[in-house]
Amino acid sequence: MTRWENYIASAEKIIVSYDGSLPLHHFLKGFFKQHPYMGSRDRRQISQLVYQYYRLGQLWQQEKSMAERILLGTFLCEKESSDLLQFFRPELNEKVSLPVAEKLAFLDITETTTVFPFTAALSAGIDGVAFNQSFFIQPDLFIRTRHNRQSAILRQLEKADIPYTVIGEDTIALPNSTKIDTVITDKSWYEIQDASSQQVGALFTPKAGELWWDSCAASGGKSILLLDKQPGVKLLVSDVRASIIQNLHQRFKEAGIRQYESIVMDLTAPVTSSAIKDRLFDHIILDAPCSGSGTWGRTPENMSFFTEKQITEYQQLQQKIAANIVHLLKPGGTLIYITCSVFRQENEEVVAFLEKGSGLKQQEGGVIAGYAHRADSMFAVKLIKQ
Ligand SMILES: C[S@@+](CC[C@H](N)C(=O)[O-])C[C@H]1O[C@@H](n2cnc3c(N)ncnc32)[C@H](O)[C@@H]1O
Repeated sequence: MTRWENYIASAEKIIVSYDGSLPLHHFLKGFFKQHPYMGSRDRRQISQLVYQYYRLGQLWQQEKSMAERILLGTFLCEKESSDLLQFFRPELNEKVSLPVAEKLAFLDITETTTVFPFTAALSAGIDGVAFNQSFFIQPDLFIRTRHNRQSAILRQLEKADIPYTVIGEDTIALPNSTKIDTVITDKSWYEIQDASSQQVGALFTPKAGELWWDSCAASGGKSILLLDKQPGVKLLVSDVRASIIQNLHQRFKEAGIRQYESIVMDLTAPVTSSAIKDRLFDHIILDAPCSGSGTWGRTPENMSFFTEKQITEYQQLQQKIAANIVHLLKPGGTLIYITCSVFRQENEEVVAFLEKGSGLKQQEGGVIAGYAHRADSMFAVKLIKQ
């Protein structure tokens, strides 16, 4: 067998044995541990083939063999000529540097909404065709620069010969594989944060002394964004998982943040904690647990394993959590509802539920179409309590 035939055979072996229960990158790590004879170049190339296969989503799922789909995935996702493609399909390799739309046309694909399995369930602000095509392009890595360190960071990137694009005053796009922590060693200079996630900050207009609650804080990405805008807010963070609040403590420490309260709490149950129940908040951030479908450009395997039923389950979870927290908002205060989902049921429908049942009114916000610039897609809305 040639090296290229071996690569395809290994990719097929992985795809056949992968059942979606672990994130693909964890599964690949385990697979390569069991096959230690593969060198780092082999591992990289095989992983790439597997990812590019999953980037096809539902495209040609019924009509073509797995090996053929692996090659077509490579053709659609690669931008530069590849020895593997040249070996198997030189006629495709010749056209590999064309734009995705032209490559699809070359393959006689006119219906470009057949990659993403749930196109009919998309939020109104998502362009179905562009969103489907975005899966062939790997999203970038984004950093948010802090404390006016952008120019110093750009100098370090240039010194290390790392290509970058400046997206805004505090936002830099980098190639996905960049090991930024080896280039910028002071972690307080920047946060790794997707461009769309950074854009959510436009809905934060904090004033010193206000009481804010980041109710599903995870490791605190939104909270750090908030405090960078206004260090004088009084912040409470909570999450259902103790381990994740531990991560938050570590991340806050590295970011130089010391003044905050934290609590571990399951918000599917009514709030009974004395740290919260007798207080009223000026603003609550609900960055809700969700399908994460707006981030599947980074984890395309989800397109093969997520089921439609799960959308409804997430919607129910979001509504339950929202219903348990809105009464803790002051009249005139705001709820900032956020998901990294592209599904109407998790986005507009939850907002409609809140407007109908909780006396809230949408003020601003909506879909953040990150797929248009190699970022995640999100939904973020500010609702005011009447
Ligand atoms: C989308 S993440 C939040 C991301 C975070 N705000 C950030 O910017 O990095 C959603 C979080 O909700 C938490 N969560 C899930 N179910 C919950 C529940 N029942 N009560 C409270 N938090 C919950 C998860 O542990 C997860 O950390």
